[in-house]
Amino acid sequence: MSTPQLVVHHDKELMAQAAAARLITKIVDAQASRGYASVVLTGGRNGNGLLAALAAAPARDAIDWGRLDLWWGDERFLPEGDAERNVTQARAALLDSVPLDPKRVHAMPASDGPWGADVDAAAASYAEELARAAGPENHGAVPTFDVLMLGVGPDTHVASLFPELPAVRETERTVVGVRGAPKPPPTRVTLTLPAIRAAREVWLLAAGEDKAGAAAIALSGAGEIQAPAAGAAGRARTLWLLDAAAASRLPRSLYPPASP
Ligand SMILES: O=C1O[C@H](COP(=O)(O)O)[C@@H](O)[C@H](O)[C@H]1O
Repeated sequence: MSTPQLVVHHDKELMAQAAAARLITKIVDAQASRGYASVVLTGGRNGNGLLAALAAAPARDAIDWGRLDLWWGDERFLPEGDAERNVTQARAALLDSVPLDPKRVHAMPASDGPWGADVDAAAASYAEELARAAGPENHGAVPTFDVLMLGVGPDTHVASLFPELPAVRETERTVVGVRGAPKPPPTRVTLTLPAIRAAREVWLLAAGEDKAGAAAIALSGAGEIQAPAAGAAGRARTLWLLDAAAASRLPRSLYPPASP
């Protein structure tokens, strides 16, 4: 796993704009070198802030939207179109205003979909969808995501991996159902840590004073069962994108970086 790198921006608006610019460059570069790009979206305030900033960025037109695969790190297990679903919020923030190929938009299942209220069956079907998209070099589990984004919750949760719940202990499956999440709604679908760690780059987004404790804990050597954000890492790069408020409780050894 790669060692976390930190980038701290002045405020959450600047963080969202800078992260959006960074994402545009990543997507354009991947499309130039491989023909397509693969990105995993996150829900939550910071994830939606980034998508809104991307929607407002003139450089968004540099992306070939028809050659972009979108996946989700987690979903609130609610009916299709529910305002609390991460995909509904992502559509409102960005997806409805760009020419994506619908076949490449891989939303997680809804609670009124083919599996009804069976969240485990819904999770298994998403795992199969990921496996179908994986190439031989991916060992049949998940495709290689260029960038996987995760909003960090105030309790250090990422995706729907909450401290101490069974999902964060999963070592085999790539997608699991979650029951009893401390943040509503209690039933969710989530990528597991092994799936997250298959990504080339993992970006953790944390803006606001309420994220300061979580960032400090996760970056200070906490265990991933107690602090799931501590276990999120990319194969090539792990990037924490913070604003000054979220960085305000980091140990001085981490931020600001020591000068030579
Ligand atoms: O419920 C969720 O929360 C986290 C973090 O959200 P935030 O609003 O505190 O930034 C998010 O990453 C996750 O995708 C979402 O389902």
